[in-house]
Amino acid sequence: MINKLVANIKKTNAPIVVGLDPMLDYVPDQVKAKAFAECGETLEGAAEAIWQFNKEIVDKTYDLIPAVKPQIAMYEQFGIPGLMAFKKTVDYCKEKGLVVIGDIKRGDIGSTSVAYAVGHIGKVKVGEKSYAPFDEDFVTVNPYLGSDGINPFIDVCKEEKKGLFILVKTSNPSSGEFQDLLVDGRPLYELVGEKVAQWGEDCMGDEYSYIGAVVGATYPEMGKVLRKIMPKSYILVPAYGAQGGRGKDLVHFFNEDGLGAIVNSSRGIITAYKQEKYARFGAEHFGDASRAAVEDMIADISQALN
Ligand SMILES: O=c1ccn([C@@H]2O[C@H](COP(=O)(O)O)[C@@H](O)[C@H]2O)c(=O)[nH]1
Repeated sequence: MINKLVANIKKTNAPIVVGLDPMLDYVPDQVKAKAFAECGETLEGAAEAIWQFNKEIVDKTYDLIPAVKPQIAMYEQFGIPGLMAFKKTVDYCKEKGLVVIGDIKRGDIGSTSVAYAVGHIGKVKVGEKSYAPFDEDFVTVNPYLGSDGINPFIDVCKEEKKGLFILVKTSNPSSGEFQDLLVDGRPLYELVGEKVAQWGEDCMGDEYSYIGAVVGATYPEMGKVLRKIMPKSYILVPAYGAQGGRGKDLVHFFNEDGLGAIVNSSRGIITAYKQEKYARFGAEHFGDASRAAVEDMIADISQALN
């Protein structure tokens, strides 16, 4: 799957990910009204509304982008109907040729990680048959439990040709509370980065490893160091846009070949129609507003890289 991600990035010339993180408040009234009329003002109605919202954004942007990143929390808040909307979103994006990164941030003791890995990127056996329950292409994983929490995900990746993005330095303000602590004089995130590089060594695609890392756009200096520590790992860079990341902060997350990083924006794209800059589109044309925001993001990053 890393080869498909790299191929999609080269084809679109856009190292970006659209984050499909639908809160109900982001969904325009006309979409909600239709969904509630069909399914009731219920969890089912909310799930239908977020699915229709996602579909319009995907329809309006899929030709410009290589990948999407649905954040599972936004779907889980609507219970089982929400998870069904998550699955529909994953399947639809794959039909459109997009690589799907499930932002699930899982990781547990080994036996439990096996179940997470099988459920999200692998296959589960039921009687004589095997099923791929969620079937994302990549998932995000939390390394706090160490190798035995990560190895089951790596094993499934090897079998299924899928991939991981392991949290190394997260974008949030308090990420340093633990991640920056010095261990033998070195920040913990660097040691985790070294481990990601090591895990990735025998998981190579054609050019890059399918074991990647998450490093927030809000920490460009750390991104620069981590880029060197993990030369063959793709870096998923969240926090562009709504959290303050800009193209000019991102240059050092990339390798000399212009590859190696993929930048996510969620609210910046999916709520574009609410932003002054794109207000001309109005709520009726929210998909077109998202498309304009994607075009601007691509231009901003290209300008910074060239
Ligand atoms: O360090 C991290 C890891 C993950 N995220 C996730 O990315 C998106 C960011 O959303 P925006 O609306 O573009 O701020 C969201 O799903 C987070 O859970 C992150 O922000 N930082």
